[in-house]
Amino acid sequence: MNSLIQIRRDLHQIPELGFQEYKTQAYILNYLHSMPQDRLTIKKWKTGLFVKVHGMNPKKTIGYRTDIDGLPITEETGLSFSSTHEAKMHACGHDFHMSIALGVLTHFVHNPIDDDLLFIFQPAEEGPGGAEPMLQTKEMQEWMPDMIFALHIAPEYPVGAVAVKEGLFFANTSELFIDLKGKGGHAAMPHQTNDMVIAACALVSQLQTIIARNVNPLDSAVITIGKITGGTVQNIIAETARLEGTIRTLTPESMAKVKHRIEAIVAGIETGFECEANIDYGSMYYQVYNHEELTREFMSFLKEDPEVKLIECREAMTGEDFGYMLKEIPGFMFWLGVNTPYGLHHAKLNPNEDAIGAAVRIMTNYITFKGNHK
Ligand SMILES: CC(=O)N[C@@H](CCC[C@H](N)C(=O)O)C(=O)O
Repeated sequence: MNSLIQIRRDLHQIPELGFQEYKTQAYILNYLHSMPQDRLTIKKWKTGLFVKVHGMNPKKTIGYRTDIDGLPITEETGLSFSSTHEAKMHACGHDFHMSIALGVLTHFVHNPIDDDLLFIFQPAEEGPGGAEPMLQTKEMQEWMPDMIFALHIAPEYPVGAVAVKEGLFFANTSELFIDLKGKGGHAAMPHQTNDMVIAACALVSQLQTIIARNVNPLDSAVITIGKITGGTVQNIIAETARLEGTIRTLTPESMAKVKHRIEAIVAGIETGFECEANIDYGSMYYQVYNHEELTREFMSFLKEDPEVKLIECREAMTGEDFGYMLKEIPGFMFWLGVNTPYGLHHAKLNPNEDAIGAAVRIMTNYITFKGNHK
């Protein structure tokens, strides 16, 4: 079996949540230490890594970033190399992202180019976010790339296809946690209580009116409540309830407006249901905005490659803290087709592994083109 596919399968078996990626970091380090070391400088940062591949005559540094964390999902693929970590899964393709990054890195260890390369193995993309704190590190300040690239697997596109656009690519995100506290009591005596299950249901419905009635229909936003908890048992009226969700918008201004409306609606729930509410916005990610000139150049480069299917796609409401890196450093992110019926964050996600080799070829060719001086 191709060694990158073996790496992907090994990593697939050990998914770890944000800032707990100890085994993942150790696995990557072990792999890096198995290579010739003369061109490598490796620095650990929390559970992540910075890896510099020194060029032969460097005038600039080209960055390549992969995320490394998994999700709190119980895998249902039935694969022989399924997750061995209970209730954790690489269901967003970060196992693919890592093996592709290692494939590209390995190529340049053996086939150095003029410029330096900085590979960033970033923890906690799914939350609470590793990109922003990594940008603040002294390693990053010292090795700041002149340009930076990343990819994300896309189940809906053909294997190895590249889907991309210049400008806005992924949304602004904010997590959303709302705690409600009322008065519990006997299930048969609702008049003596303030039922937080009823309040939570009303709140979920009212939150959707923000999308329907406060956001310009020609703009876009999403509020998803992914989890509701509340109450204790079937015949006790719930004293507390908690909603957990996420907000997506196409501009930071729209995010501020949506939050303002959430706060107004939650205040209304407090009054209407005579309860107390607390809102916590958790972690927030800045939009992914692809550098126009570099993205156009990348697309022109791919158009010359008969093996690549290039798709000019629309922006998506997904979020990515790589957006913080693109705010500081010119570069882009693109979708890599992995043609599989189940979507991202699904327990049955099973991307086609042929995409790994295709992506390594695309990125080594492009980085060679960018990093060799004419
Ligand atoms: C590509 C992808 O799926 N990214 C995640 C990022 C999550 C950010 C944060 N935890 C949130 O939920 O707002 C996504 O869900 O889009």
